[in-house]
Amino acid sequence: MSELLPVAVLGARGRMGAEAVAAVREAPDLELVAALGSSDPLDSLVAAGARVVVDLTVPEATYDNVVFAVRHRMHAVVGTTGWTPERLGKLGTVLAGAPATGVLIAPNFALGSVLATAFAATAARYFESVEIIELHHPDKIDAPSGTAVRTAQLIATAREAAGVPAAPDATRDAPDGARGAGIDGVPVHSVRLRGLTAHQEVLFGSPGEQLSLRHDSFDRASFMPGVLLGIRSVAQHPGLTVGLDGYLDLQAGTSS
Ligand SMILES: NC(=O)C1=CN([C@@H]2O[C@H](COP(=O)(O)OP(=O)(O)OC[C@H]3O[C@@H](n4cnc5c(N)ncnc54)[C@H](O)[C@@H]3O)[C@@H](O)[C@H]2O)C=CC1
Ligand SMILES: O=C(O)C1=N[C@H](C(=O)O)C[C@H](O)C1
Repeated sequence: MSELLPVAVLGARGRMGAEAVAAVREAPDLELVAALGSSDPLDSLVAAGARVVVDLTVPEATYDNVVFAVRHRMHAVVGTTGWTPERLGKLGTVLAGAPATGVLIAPNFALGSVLATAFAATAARYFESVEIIELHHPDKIDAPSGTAVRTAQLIATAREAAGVPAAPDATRDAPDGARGAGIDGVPVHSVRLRGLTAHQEVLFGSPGEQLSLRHDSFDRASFMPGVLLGIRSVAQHPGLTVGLDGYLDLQAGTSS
């Protein structure tokens, strides 16, 4: 029988962390060796012999957690939001000193969401207008969601590469926030509503037609296959990967 892969979960008592702890415990090929909360020292990851660290904490903590993991040659699977281009750049420098170590930063682990974002990037060049509405539970501390930021960035990149002009918007007079947050030029509107989990709709418009790409996570169970895929695959992907799509062959629909 092959050895179990030793896994640690950071943020283990949070909404996502608790779900991830249960998923790792249930996986026959994984062993949960540490489940850390905000007051637990990171040194215990070393003592526990973790090979993969799953970070589901808060934007203020995630960078230091991942740098600690990389410096100790542990792979990291990260669902936490707050990864700015500056932080990603700094992490890249740290990773250059540990070339065999892999870090996956996944704004969304739900396969349907990953596909919806990829479809949005494909559609982006063909429509005159685009806006994103993301809808989440009201206990979420960040806005816009990491998924919406990533989707907006990919849409903006695709439109720029195709030479699509900025979407027309004749608004002259509006209170702050009325047109959402402009992420790389894409308006993103954030809804926080009790009863919701995690939802996103990308609206594309051209004269006489609209395309809506909507994804709904009704339960955090939707994220667990992606978390497990990340844990099992991260060692085969040294360096930094942003987006679970980096581990999927979306053309053929298989994992790599
Ligand atoms: N990538 C994805 O598919 C998903 C990502 N998320 C993201 O994951 C993060 C966590 O979300 P939730 O579980 O809903 O939040 P939460 O607030 O329920 O859990 C966060 C937990 O992290 C703990 N924590 C804070 N600092 C820590 C530290 N230094 N070390 C260890 N634990 C620490 C907190 O005490 C709390 O228990 C957020 O950034 C959220 O946006 C959430 C759902 C899916
Ligand atoms: O906080 C959440 O709940 C979620 N956070 C991630 C994000 O900000 O995109 C992923 C998902 O939307 C759920």
